[in-house]
Amino acid sequence: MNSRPRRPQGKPRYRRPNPDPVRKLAYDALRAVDERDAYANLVLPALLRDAERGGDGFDRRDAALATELVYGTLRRQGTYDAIIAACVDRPLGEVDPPVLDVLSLGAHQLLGTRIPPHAAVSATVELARAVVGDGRSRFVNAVLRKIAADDLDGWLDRVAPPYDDDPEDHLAVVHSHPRWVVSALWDALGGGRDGIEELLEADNERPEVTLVARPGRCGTAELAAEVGEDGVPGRWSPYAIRLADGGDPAALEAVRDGAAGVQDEGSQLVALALANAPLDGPDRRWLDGCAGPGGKAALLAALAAERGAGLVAAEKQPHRARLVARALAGNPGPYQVITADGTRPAWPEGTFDRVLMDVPCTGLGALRRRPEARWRRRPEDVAGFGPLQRELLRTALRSVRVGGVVGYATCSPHPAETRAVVDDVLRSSSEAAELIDARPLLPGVPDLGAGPDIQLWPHLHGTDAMYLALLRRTR
Ligand SMILES: C[S@@+](CC[C@H](N)C(=O)[O-])C[C@H]1O[C@@H](n2cnc3c(N)ncnc32)[C@H](O)[C@@H]1O
Repeated sequence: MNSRPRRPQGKPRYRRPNPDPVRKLAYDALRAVDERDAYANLVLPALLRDAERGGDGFDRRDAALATELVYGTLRRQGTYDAIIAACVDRPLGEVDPPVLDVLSLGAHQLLGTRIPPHAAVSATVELARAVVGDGRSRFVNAVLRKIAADDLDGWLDRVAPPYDDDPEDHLAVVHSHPRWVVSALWDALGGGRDGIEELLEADNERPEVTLVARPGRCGTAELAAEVGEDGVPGRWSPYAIRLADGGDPAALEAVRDGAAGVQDEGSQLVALALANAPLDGPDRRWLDGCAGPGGKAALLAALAAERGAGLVAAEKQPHRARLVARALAGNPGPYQVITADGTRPAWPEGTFDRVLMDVPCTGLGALRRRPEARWRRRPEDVAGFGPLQRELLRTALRSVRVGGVVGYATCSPHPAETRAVVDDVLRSSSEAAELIDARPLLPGVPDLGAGPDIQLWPHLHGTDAMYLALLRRTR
């Protein structure tokens, strides 16, 4: 006779949760970003490496899906928060952060991917059982079923205020940016409806991986040949090769040995414009005053070497100065990397012929790369960077010789970090300077603005929104 105890009728047997490893990894990355202020672009590769080494069959397709889930969820968080808020009966601030992360991950699968709704809901509820418990997984299930009842456009019609009632709030919800960032980018574009929606949407796209073939070390054609059929020539920089299908730059020998690097075309153009600025007299000593991690320094040093000039690359943070040294290793011409505070120059006044000051900034022009950055930045950060940006530009003017050229660059288009800084310094610096028209120095690049400074844009140029003003010291 079978003496095994029988389960009471009607009570389902407890089943241990068995979350899918891709969702679990994506959730772990989101928690790290939320809880420890981790950067997704640092935490995710580490988690992916561990998963791929783990021997559970986690493959490249799993890694691609996990990456899409993490980046997509973070980028679209503003939109998903508005939708989730419409589906729960308490303020979002009262929902436990881990539960909110699970809900956002589910919302992204339902509204931002082609994953079939039933699979999105069941995989996310299974994840919820594992990470927040059975009780709260029922809440997750109920909310996700409400979200699944409509598509993204339907939800946006319901949760975003009409454009005509409140344009900034409308754009903030529809394109998932904080309202103050919408407002700042709009000002930077010059107002009007033109371009703002394209720009906000471009911030939500995955940026292409672009390589730079450092002149004198690697020819662009040579780099293209090594990349193979995935390589597409750059749009603007003669040294750029774009990796159409993403690809793994670290697998390329030219990248491993430093002859090429990963660098957005906007950054390449900034270095090129400074190097192309006309100069009377000697052109031997170049300075990059804010060099870490060294992308622009490596291109500048290679361009300098072609002309028999040398580069000093200064960086305040020792660990970033080490990255600069790594980026410059193997440069064919003379260079020096120093750990130094650019506001207290370790060199005599008027030492350099060309100076780049690529100053610390809010990074509002590189939101495509740092999906969480838009939610971390605060309006007061803009003013916070102002004094250092002005001081570094003043130091740059002091460091360049009379007749020499300074490039003031930011990866933010915010007017308070760009023109306002340049105008203030031009008015108040004891070294006199004049602006040079930077636009003709980048022949063939359209839509650079009204000059004399230039502003690149993700939606117009496919680059980060880099800003560059070129100033010639006149006295
Ligand atoms: C926008 S990043 C420069 C990016 C770099 N040009 C590149 O292309 O790789 C600004 C750098 O300035 C450094 N920095 C901040 N304050 C500085 C100072 N007072 N003097 C020198 N460098 C400073 C930061 O540590 C950071 O590495």
